[in-house]
Amino acid sequence: MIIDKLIETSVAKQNPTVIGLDTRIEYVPEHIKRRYFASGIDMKMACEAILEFNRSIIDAVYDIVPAVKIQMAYYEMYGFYGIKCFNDTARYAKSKGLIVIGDVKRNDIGATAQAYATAYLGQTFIDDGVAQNAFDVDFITVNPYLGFDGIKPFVDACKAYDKGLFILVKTSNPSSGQVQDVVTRDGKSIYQIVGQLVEEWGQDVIGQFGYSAVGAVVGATYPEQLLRLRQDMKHTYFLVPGYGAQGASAEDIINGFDEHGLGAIVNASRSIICAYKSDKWSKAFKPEEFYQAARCEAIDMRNDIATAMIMKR
Ligand SMILES: O=C(O)c1cc(=O)[nH]c(=O)n1[C@@H]1O[C@H](COP(=O)(O)O)[C@@H](O)[C@H]1O
Repeated sequence: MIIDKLIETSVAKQNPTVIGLDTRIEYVPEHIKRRYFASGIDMKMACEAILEFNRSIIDAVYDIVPAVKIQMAYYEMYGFYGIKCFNDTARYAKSKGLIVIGDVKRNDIGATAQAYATAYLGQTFIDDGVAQNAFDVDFITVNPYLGFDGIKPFVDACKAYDKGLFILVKTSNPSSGQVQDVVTRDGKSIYQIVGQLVEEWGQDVIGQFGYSAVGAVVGATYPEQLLRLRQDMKHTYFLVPGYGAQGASAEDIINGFDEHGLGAIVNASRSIICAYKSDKWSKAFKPEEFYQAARCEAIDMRNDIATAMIMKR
């Protein structure tokens, strides 16, 4: 099951992190842009430059991290070429043995959710007996706000095609409490209720480590809620964004892990892919060495989390 593969890969690499390829053309160093833009500055060339940047980051980290998360919004900005770049990035990451999370945050009424599930997790029917994958990802992110009929097609696709989900439960953004922390009449917050539902929705796809292929997104920026959800959601793996650029520390995310050091995979995007521009690394690495800075920052992140885990014991 894909959740077992994610757990096994992060245990083998001793690294419960995922690198986010939220690549903007502004992050691509001049020496790459110059080469692609020599023959014309347009979306196609921008996407080719972004793909080269992504491949270099993947080459630099695939031996130390278990997964990458590719955020679709940064590719949709480039229309047709962006979608191709998303797909080419996903396929390249998979060819390097990485697990790929497509951060697409989809959902709709049941019938439309079914089409999204087909697009990202299943196979698109083309003609008699002919069906093909539109995208090549292992997990996607999903929004739960429409309730179970909007989620069921995704869960069914997980069962049929051995894929996984991370469903938004408590998001990392500053105003997430406006909706998610609202306390209902029975004294529970919306995020706790959604957490309970996610735990139920995933009960038919539990793998050998006791965790479901239906996971949850819980932001690192809310350590108290992370702890409460870890206690309430015994079978749900967490994707934890917010480390690095959004200000959360290793101490903040530690609440997402269980007593065996499993249960969570921590995402960082900008702090890794833009590491070469940071005060921390810009003196050590030239822009041409952006991928080495990314590797160093990925190693620091892994070590930072490992140290926080040891301190917690
Ligand atoms: O689903 C997500 O991945 C997600 C959920 C959430 O609550 N907060 C959050 O930041 N994310 C994503 O995680 C990434 C965070 O990026 P950085 O802040 O650059 O590390 C972005 O791709 C966000 O879209």
